[in-house]
Amino acid sequence: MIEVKGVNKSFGEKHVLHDINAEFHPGKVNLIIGQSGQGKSVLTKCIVGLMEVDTGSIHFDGRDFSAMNRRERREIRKEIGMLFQGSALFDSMTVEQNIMFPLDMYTSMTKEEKIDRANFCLKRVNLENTNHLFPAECSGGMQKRIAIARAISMNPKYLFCDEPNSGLDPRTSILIDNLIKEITYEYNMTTVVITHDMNSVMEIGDKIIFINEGKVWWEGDNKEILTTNNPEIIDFVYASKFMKNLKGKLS
Ligand SMILES: Nc1ncnc2c1ncn2[C@@H]1O[C@H](COP(=O)(O)OP(=O)(O)OP(=O)(O)O)[C@@H](O)[C@H]1O
Repeated sequence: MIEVKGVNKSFGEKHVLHDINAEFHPGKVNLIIGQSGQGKSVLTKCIVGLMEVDTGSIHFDGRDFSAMNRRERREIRKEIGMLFQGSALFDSMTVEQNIMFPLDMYTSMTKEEKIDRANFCLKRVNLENTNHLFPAECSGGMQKRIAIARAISMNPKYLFCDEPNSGLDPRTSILIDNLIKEITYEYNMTTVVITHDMNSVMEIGDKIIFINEGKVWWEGDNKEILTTNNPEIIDFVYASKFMKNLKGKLS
């Protein structure tokens, strides 16, 4: 479990995160949603240690990340898989080399062991025999799956996904969502996904945290989000006039 306790973060005069408290449980897809500029990325960066919190703390299965030194944090980072927006594959490396990159950085596995692990991860995302392709030779959906294979290469306890559907067509988005959901359940990972995508919210939102003005404005699941009367949530869920009219007709 990941616990966020009383986190505040400012940039100069700008107070971005206000006393954030949240819990993300294993075996669940936890979503952080909200309008643009409300603090989702800053919160996620604070959780994974890419930014320091001003006050408050982050705990990974009871281990206080905020109080750790660099060496201790490095151990926790080995347990975190990251799926970046836009996939962030290394263009000059093959698919196999991309997936082996975290293993090269963090483990003393032999080359054969690393290739075996890369093959296992590629099989898991249904991309066997693509080892020697370069990212430019792969479609956007394939690149996302390669990035997922890389994110799970270290067998992480925690998986962070930043806008996993950005730039994908609706059908491929659903494939990626389902893959994230399946591996979360299969490996009992604590998965945290930042998204704007309402399809994702409905497909995979076991637990949803809605961030507004840097605060946890609302928490619930993908059923509760459709019935809440919270006006900011209604604005988010039924963003277009068309959807608002549809809601009016249905209720
Ligand atoms: N390094 C930084 N220095 C100063 N301000 C920052 C920095 N990073 C983020 N901010 C500010 O913090 C606020 C929240 O930004 P954040 O990126 O977390 O929003 P977001 O909810 O993730 O938005 P989006 O959905 O558009 O990615 C914004 O006003 C942003 O300008």
